[in-house]
Amino acid sequence: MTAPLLEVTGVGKRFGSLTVLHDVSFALAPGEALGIVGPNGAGKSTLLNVVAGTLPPDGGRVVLDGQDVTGTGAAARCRGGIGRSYQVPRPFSGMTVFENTLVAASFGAGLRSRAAADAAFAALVTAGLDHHADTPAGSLRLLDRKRLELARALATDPRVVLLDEIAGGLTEAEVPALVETIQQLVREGVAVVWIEHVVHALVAVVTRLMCLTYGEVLAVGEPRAVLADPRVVEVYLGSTIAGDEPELGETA
Ligand SMILES: Nc1ncnc2c1ncn2[C@@H]1O[C@H](COP(=O)(O)OP(=O)(O)OP(=O)(O)O)[C@@H](O)[C@H]1O
Repeated sequence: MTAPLLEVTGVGKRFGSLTVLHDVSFALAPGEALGIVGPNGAGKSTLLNVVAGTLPPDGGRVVLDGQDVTGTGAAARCRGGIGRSYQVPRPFSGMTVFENTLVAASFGAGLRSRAAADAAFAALVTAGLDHHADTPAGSLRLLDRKRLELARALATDPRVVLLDEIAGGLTEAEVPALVETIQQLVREGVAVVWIEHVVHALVAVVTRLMCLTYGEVLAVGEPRAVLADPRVVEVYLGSTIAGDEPELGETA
């Protein structure tokens, strides 16, 4: 078995008296993809924040390529190879798509001049956004803003990519192209952790699925087995929270 690239062990997180994560563990090898589902407020984004280093955990460890990075911040983790996209894209809207990606390559990956420009353009090509390189980011439609989120994560030359609802809000017709891009990353050996309510997109990519509820791992394993688990059906797939219910349609 390939040695894990990312190991998250026994992570806990509280906000005041609210326990948001309790003893969450998983490990990922290069080229593995883990999907995370769960109801609103289950702690999914908080888990990504702990892995990315934007939030310190109250317990547990995050180990990247054998190095304990639990005590390091987001900038160090980014340079160490953890890239992420955010649930709500917030590009620098007055800058072009290329300039936004260049900022990620320069300040995220610490690259300079020509190397930063090359990394930024390569990320745009991978994300399928190079034809919009000179477009102001503020004028992009949602699919392209999502692609820019992905490109900004890729410009940091990550070995692990954390995706937070990158397919959220897209039309059914727009999802397959994004799925194909993420499948390509996985084929290239990038490890992916992907939170998503568009469940059919997740299932097309991930080899393992974890369902979180109230900050605890309710089920983890082969995606279709997890989705068929009666406890997952009860707490997640049966959920009817307006605007954020899981989407189970088919991805070609
Ligand atoms: N900075 C914070 N301070 C206090 N409470 C927070 C903070 N961030 C998140 N929470 C709370 O932690 C819980 C988990 O939030 P989180 O965003 O991780 O859930 P989620 O599973 O990602 O939900 P969603 O699917 O709606 O994005 C929620 O109750 C949320 O209100």
